[in-house]
Amino acid sequence: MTAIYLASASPRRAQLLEQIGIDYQVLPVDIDETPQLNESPEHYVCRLAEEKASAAWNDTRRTEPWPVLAADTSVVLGSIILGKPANRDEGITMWRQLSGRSHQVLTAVCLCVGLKKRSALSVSEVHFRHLSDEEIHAYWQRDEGYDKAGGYGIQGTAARYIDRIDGSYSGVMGLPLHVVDQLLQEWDAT
Ligand SMILES: Cc1cn([C@H]2C[C@H](O)[C@@H](COP(=O)(O)OP(=O)(O)OP(=O)(O)O)O2)c(=O)[nH]c1=O
Repeated sequence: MTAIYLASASPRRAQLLEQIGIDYQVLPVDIDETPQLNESPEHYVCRLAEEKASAAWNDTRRTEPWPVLAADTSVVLGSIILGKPANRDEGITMWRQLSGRSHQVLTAVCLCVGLKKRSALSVSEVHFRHLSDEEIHAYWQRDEGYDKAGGYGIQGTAARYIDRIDGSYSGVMGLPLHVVDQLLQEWDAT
């Protein structure tokens, strides 16, 4: 298998690709992540993953014909999309909303070569036990939650509050590895 471009600035996504031994070069892109009016969470993450992949494919820093892989992760409470908190107060508000209930983590992955794109969506259900305000404030004393959808990282200290997950651990972390493997295998078969 050839190497791929990873259209992402997320250190978690790079770490996850390394975990399954995929050769990659990072090619982060910057796109507008504003949701469209009445856009469903599923449509939103898939659209962003595809836009990130296309932006990287069209980037002049790309010198090899390798496939481009991009992903987007959002935390969803009902129909509310929780992205990355802009500041500590927003993070605390998100944690109060997440406390004592389940939410969904959607991660869309897109593999792109030119106009050919393949996308897939991973949906996981994550349950936080009830959190006291003291626990929420203690978490937000640290720097962990800012660059993460929903303001938490399952791979960090937030794990102590997560009592159930139904879905893909790597998907919650930002890159569902079974989906990546499947997309790459389909690609190799074409
Ligand atoms: C829910 C959750 C999210 N995250 C992270 C994964 C993503 O980096 C981030 C979601 O934001 P994204 O916008 O999907 O990704 P990003 O801006 O970090 O990187 P890029 O667009 O360049 O690919 O949240 C965790 O690390 N752990 C978690 O448990």
